[in-house]
Amino acid sequence: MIEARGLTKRYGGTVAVEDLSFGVRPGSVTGFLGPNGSGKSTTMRMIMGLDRPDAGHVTIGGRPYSGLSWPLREVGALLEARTFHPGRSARSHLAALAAGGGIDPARVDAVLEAVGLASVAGKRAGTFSLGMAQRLGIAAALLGDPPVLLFDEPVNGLDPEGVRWIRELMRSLAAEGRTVLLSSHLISEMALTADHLVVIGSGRLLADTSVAELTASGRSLEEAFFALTEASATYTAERNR
Ligand SMILES: Nc1ncnc2c1ncn2[C@@H]1O[C@H](COP(=O)(O)OP(=O)(O)OP(=O)(O)O)[C@@H](O)[C@H]1O
Repeated sequence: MIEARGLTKRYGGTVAVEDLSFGVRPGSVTGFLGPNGSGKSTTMRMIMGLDRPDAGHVTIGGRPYSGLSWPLREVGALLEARTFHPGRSARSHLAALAAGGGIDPARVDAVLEAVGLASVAGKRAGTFSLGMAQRLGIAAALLGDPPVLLFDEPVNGLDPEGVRWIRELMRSLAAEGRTVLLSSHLISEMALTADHLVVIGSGRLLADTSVAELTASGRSLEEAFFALTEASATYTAERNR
């Protein structure tokens, strides 16, 4: 469970996230949607303790990230691809993370297998394509077998087979009872993957609802998304007037 209450973050004069409250429940995939610059990455960084909120707070399983005893075993995240040393092999990158995170070294080969990188585990990660780098980032997120997982744009750079693989992975992680928060700009993909949606615009909450409810009137998720975010564009224009 992730709980955000009144989260606010400013960068100089820019309000990136404003008084944002939502919960992400276990056992389902929660999609995190919003136009470019709406504050999704900033929110994910605050969940992971990488950015400090100016107001409000966010907890994982009831505790802030800084209060987790074994963070990698409690929450895994893919926030950016290529956060590894390019000269290291995929296996040694994961082995270093496991050693630092109190994780059984046997998990390294298990996650390499799970993400389809077992055959290139000894290759320098700097030679990986974007899709392979994304898979390595996902392996790192899964390494500690955590109950809570965050993925920021995981389908970036993946081919159609990779996109389908991500969809099935997200669904299976949720079916295992994990809490899964997933951001993506591909709304059609989100419609196939997510059960629940948190939609933000200009850093503010626009909707916290199920995919089924948002599309109940027979409109597509894309139409529902545009209807919601149009209202936020009007709000931003008024705020900046
Ligand atoms: N480190 C930073 N310094 C200054 N401004 C920032 C910083 N990080 C984010 N911002 C600003 O905060 C706002 C929210 O950005 P954020 O990256 O969180 O949005 P996003 O929804 O993830 O966007 P995208 O969909 O394009 O990835 C934007 O106006 C952005 O320019």
